[in-house]
Amino acid sequence: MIPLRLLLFSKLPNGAVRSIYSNFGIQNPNLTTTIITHVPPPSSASMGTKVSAMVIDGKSVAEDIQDKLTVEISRMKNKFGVVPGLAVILVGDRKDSASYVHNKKEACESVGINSYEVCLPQDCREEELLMHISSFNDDPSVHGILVQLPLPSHMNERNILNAVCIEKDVDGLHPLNIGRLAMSGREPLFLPCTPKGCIELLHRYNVDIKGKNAVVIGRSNIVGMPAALLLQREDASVSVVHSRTKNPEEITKQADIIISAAGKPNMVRGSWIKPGAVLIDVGINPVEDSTDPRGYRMVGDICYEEACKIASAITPVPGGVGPMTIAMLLLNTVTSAKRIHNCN
Ligand SMILES: Nc1nc(=O)c2c([nH]1)NC[C@@H]1CN(c3ccc(C(=O)N[C@@H](CCC(=O)O)C(=O)O)cc3)C=[N+]21
Ligand SMILES: [Mg+2]
Repeated sequence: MIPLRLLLFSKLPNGAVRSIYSNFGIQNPNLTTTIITHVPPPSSASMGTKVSAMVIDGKSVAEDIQDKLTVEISRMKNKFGVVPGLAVILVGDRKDSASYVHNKKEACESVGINSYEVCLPQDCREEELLMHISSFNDDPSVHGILVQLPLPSHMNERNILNAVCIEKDVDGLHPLNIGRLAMSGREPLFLPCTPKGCIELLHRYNVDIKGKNAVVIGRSNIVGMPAALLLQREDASVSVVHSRTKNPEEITKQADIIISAAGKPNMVRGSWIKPGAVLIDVGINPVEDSTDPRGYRMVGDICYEEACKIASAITPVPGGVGPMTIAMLLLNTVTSAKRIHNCN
């Protein structure tokens, strides 16, 4: 039995909303059941000024998931002698990629997943990368393989993603897994981490998806396209807008739910948003900031200051979808290890 846990979010970052959030733990790794009760905001917050959107706290949801994974992993180790392993391959020296890979490695350590990291030079040959993938495919201590994207332009992304065996495709980006995601009645072995994290946030915050108008901004293989497929599986009516869409704001203005993965800082303005909409911002765009020790800070695709006055709920950047992507990667790795070793 997993103990019932209560988390009290007495003061959210915007200070306006209190929510009591009771979690019944992970029963099925693909489906977590959560009940959230929204307590009305204190009256002072609603006097005169507009009440701002609830902040969807991806960071604390991710921490909650990772806490449960830590317990589960130690159980697997004690009962079956199985320790989940994740291999991460990084090609080239993009600073953002190196930083995400670092975050993934730290997260593995914190929950007890063994992580194996391979860093290859920017000018590495495709054959060499394929060789590493192939040896991880054959390595029984590895249950998940992630090739950090984007790859250098001389490499063929399709070839590379194809080479990961589908049983270890914890990124959910192998064409067979994506193909299954697109077909009703077929189940992928893994769901892509970022879209899965977005849907998980909607579930955790009790957002109805069925029958709602959902708009996905962006059509990338890694986020936009699988997010649109997942939303359809949740019975949303889905529109996809992208760089060639004429007047995207006319479409987003109809949306009950927006998942934005455009990669353009502050692109979604207040005027694009229907009052009461739920906003999931996948964008992590670096903008120069001399007051930050790194010299830059991350902003989303959605203009937060405008949007939080109109939406009913919104994910912050950072602290929203990013940490959930990592939590879903860890969850997929644990699911994979259980499936491979038949431990339950
Ligand atoms: N094969 C592959 N799988 C991926 O899942 C994948 C990828 N390639 N390429 C790049 C994107 C991006 N991505 C992120 C992971 C963690 C944060 C993250 O930790 N974000 C934190 C910190 C952000 C910061 O300030 O640096 C936050 O949003 O709070 C963000 C983004 C995974 N991706
Ligand atoms: Mg696009």
